[in-house]
Amino acid sequence: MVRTQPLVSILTTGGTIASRRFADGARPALAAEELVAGSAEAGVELRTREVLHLDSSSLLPEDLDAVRSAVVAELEHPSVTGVVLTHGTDTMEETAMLIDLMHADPRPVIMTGAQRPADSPDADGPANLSAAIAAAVDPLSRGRGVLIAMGGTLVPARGTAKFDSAADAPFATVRADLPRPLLTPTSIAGTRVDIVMLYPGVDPSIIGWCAGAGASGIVLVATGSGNTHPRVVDAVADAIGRGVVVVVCSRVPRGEIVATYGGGGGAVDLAARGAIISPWLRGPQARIALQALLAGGAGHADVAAFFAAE
Ligand SMILES: NC(=O)C[C@H](N)C(=O)O
Repeated sequence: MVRTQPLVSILTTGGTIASRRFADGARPALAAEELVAGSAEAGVELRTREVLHLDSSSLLPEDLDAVRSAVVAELEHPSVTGVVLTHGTDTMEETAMLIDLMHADPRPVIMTGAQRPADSPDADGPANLSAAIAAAVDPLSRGRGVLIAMGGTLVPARGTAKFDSAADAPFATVRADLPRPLLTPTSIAGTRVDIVMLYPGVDPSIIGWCAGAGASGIVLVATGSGNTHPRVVDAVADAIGRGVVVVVCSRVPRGEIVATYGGGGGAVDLAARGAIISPWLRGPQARIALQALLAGGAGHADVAAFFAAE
């Protein structure tokens, strides 16, 4: 049979878009069919599958692998025009990054969610889902990797973070035209990468503790343009000496990170000890990239080349 309508696969994972409010708090409660009911776009055929039924703040690395595998499985069908992935917004930037890192197919993957539960009088999920379906069949979405459709905006996955805890359009991108270096598909579960936030008075032994607990990578969320206290630099040098790959990004939400400061605790000092500067990606997405790189067998030079290309 010759297909005349575009076909969109909708994969659901939970999140607020699938949630109802209960006396003990909101939680995912809508079955995939209920979530999608009423969102049928004229002239678009939909097929729906529930992958997970979780708040995105409770996802584990194996869940992210499962979601990415489900997207890959849908795209194995040549008749699929694009994939829509409904997901909680809390960690959407991480799942979006993981899929985008390994998504060489030109067909779009559009992620969407909601800020208000499905039983709210002003639920935003249905409009977001409709926008995501429309984006999935739009030829202009092709070749752009993973996109996030929320509150009337459509932003690329790479470089994006949840910038607003309440706005209808919570996601913003640190730089809209970031390049998309791709990685060989791999699972990330089993590869530990920690994030350490740096602040005045931070105990440098946290770095050694992460290494001792089995981290093969650490992402430092440093102050300003990648700076910290000289004692933290010493602890980072120790961890690098133990084979840990360390990436430095910034607590500041916007702007390029360029190693500028020395004095023992600056990004110049961190880089001199072997830490890798992430010029654009912030903590959560830099962490996913490092986890995927290390899980795929990358060494220090590969990680440095990846972040230099971002
Ligand atoms: N707006 C949301 O979806 C938040 C929810 N806690 C989640 O990430 O699953």
